[in-house]
Amino acid sequence: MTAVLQAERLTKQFAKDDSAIVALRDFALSVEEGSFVTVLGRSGCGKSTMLNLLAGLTEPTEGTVSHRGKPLTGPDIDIGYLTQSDTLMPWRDVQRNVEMPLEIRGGVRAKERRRTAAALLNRVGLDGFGKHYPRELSGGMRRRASLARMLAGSPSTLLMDEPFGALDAQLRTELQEELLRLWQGSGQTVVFVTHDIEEALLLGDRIVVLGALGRIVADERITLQRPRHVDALRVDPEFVRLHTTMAAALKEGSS
Ligand SMILES: Nc1ncnc2c1ncn2[C@@H]1O[C@H](COP(=O)(O)OP(=O)(O)OP(=O)(O)O)[C@@H](O)[C@H]1O
Repeated sequence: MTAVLQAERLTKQFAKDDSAIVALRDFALSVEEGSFVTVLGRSGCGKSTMLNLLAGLTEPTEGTVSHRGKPLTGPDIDIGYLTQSDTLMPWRDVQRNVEMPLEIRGGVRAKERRRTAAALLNRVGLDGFGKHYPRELSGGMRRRASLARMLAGSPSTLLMDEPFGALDAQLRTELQEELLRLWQGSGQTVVFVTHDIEEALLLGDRIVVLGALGRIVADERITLQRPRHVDALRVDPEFVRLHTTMAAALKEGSS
């Protein structure tokens, strides 16, 4: 399998007043094409810092990130990033927010942009909401719109930072299922950050657990059969084994 995303010896240090804060130290990760990798870690262990580096949004203090064999030197239209917080533009309606990656990519006619955005809004269950502004949508609908916007540019790699963390349990399950439907068969590579073990095991085919400063304390394949349903999973011995192992790794990583 080919590695799509490769991080080597990544260290990120922030300057704060007169001292330096190390958020990530000597981090290495290789992500295979078409895989769904979930990254699990306690708050503050460097997950967002890692994703920002993988997205090319921030520069590492040391080390390198390569995407499709080329060093990443800044944001790349082929890498979609769904952050924890809403980044929809409040002055654009939903349709025009979703069209944005196509405008950035260029060379796509307005009619085609509208058609693509409308099809994506339909896929994420937002039919008829294209003319609404972000403030007129619920939190869950804004997440769906953000998901559609990320997909509009047809990125081959998707980075997601606790995208459903703030939603109620029911909506979260719906969006997890929707994401899997969109991903399966797409060939896209996903790196999905969460602090929820169940979510990580439900979605991924590989789970990476980070401890303090992004130290990798566990890295395992998830061979649970798809489609996966939470209720059935909870009584699956392999799920129970993985859950126990990952909980122990999380605990070890924070000590
Ligand atoms: N811009 C910044 N300036 C200074 N320190 C920062 C900055 N960004 C992150 N940090 C620090 O780096 C560490 C890792 O932060 P990061 O946001 O990557 O963690 P996280 O695992 O994503 O946390 P959470 O799950 O709470 O989002 C923290 O100690 C944080 O305070």
